[in-house]
Amino acid sequence: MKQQGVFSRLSTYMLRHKLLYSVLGLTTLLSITLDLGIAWLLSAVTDKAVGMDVEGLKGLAIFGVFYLLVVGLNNYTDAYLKNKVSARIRNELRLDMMGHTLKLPQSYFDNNHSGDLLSRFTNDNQTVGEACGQVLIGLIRNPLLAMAAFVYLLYIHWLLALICLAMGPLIFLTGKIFGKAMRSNSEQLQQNMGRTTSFLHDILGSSMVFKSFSIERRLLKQYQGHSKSIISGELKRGRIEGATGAVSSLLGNATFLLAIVIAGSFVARGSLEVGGMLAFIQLMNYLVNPFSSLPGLIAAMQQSLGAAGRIFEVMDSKAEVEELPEPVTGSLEFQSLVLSDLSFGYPGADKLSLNKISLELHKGMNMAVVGPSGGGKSTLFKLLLGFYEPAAGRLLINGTDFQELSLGRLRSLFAYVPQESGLYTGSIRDNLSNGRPGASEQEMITALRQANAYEFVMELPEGLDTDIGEEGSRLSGGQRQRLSIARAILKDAPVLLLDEATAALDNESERLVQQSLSQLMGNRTTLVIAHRLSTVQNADLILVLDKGEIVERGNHEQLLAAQGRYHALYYSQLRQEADQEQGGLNLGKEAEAGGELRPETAGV
Ligand SMILES: Nc1ncnc2c1ncn2[C@@H]1O[C@H](COP(=O)(O)OP(=O)(O)OP(=O)(O)O)[C@@H](O)[C@H]1O
Repeated sequence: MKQQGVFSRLSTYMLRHKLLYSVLGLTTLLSITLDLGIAWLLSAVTDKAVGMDVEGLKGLAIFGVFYLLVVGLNNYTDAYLKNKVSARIRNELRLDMMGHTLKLPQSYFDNNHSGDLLSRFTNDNQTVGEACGQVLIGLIRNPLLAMAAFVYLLYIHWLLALICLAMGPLIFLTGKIFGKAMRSNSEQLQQNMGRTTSFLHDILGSSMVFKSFSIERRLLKQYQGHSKSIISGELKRGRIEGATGAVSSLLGNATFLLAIVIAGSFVARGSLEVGGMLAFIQLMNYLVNPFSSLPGLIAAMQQSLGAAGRIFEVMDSKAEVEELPEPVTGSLEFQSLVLSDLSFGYPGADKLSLNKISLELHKGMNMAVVGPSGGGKSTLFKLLLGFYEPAAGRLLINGTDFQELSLGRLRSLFAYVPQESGLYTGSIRDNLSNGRPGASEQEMITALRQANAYEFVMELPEGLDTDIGEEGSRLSGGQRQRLSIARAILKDAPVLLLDEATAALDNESERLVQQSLSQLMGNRTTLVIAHRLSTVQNADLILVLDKGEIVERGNHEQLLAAQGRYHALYYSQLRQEADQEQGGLNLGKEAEAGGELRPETAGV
């Protein structure tokens, strides 16, 4: 997005705070007047002192006290209002960005790193906020101050004023050259910081993985690489800032010396008072300083516009819905789900992940999808939940094309139990409420009982109000899953979509999870992705999905009798389980002998 476009978009946020900006306009004008006032005071005091006017000095002293009070009050108001306007705009941008992010389709989250998104919510938001306060006002104040000082200087001694002004463009030009270098350096730095945030987000969110693989040293080395790119950018910034400071202070001081010498000669010739000379020196700072600070402010504004552009880029990404969906209550009476010749390929992928899938799921049916890894099982769920749109074929709910239903209505048909439990930081109560907002305590308890989770929840120190940590990290894998099942029970949707994840659990946890799943399935319509074929033997229909195609279908007995893919998968899993059990028994014996290994940990 062009910087002009970004600025005009950002101005719509600023215009919402017209009143604040108007008051800031007044404090800015007052602060310029007060700055000029100090030059006047300096000249007046000097002239009174030279004229030995003690009474006049007393009057000026009283005026000085009043002046200081006004300066203090104005500085406070000015700083407070700049912070206030910047905090408000940051808050509005944050909320608008979050509002839009929640409407983004799954493909956005699949294709963009959450760490990068996080950095737009935090770093970029901070930078834009500063631009709307401090930087913007600086950009207005500095030229105004320079102009006002110049007019005053003209009044004191026009020739001297013009000599000083001649130095201004030179200082400005130097600052602009360095500003350009500064800008490209901060863009680079911003990119490196974004990459580092993504890296940190990945590793800090999976501490168990780096510990179990003992890759701490490798990660530290990778982090050193990221950190090096940041520090070298920061050091470069230091060098640019140092050079900018040195050159602009050199030019500023040269102007200053030149002006003093010339002003001195005018005083010697009697064309300037001593007081006028002191006022002149003070005013000259107000004329020269804006020229040296403007390039830095312009660079900061451009950097902020870059950050605002990154924020608007998220807000401009195509959303899947226009409005955030209301939780849909009173779900459709479910009769059937029919897929006919449904095909789908991920954006940019050269092969289809689902190829001409046809199936019929009727009310009360219990259907299982099995097959090798990468066969397309999860993709099928993603299409049912409306995360992606099919490339070809039809998806009918109760005989109606799914696109005629709103996404909210479509998703209200399904209670989804993902493989990863997908719990959020917060209490058990908060997580259960996500299943049904406003659920009563009694409803939560009933759901927990059905999910075999009631006992462990009651044993936790604060029961339902126990904080379960990041993504439920303070619970065991089985406890997390049972909680996720309880959340699905609370949703009480007509079709249960279950991505079975029992493989990661020990025998006891698996038994408990299986029990709670049976409760959940009851006589509900169920579509389950089963990784363990032993759990699907009672399914009405089993689909074997391989390389995106349904290669076999039938019930357990029919598929075994067909002696095809299912048969091969089933017996290979049985063998694996028998081997593992054998391994478990052997380990059990070792444990008995050595007293260290526990047989149950060697389960499935
Ligand atoms: N976001 C994505 N972008 C591109 N390709 C993807 C994406 N997600 C999955 N795929 C590809 O789609 C195919 C089907 O993947 P899918 O996750 O549906 O398999 P699965 O049967 O659920 O596997 P598993 O049993 O291992 O979970 C695979 O080839 C996979 O690489």
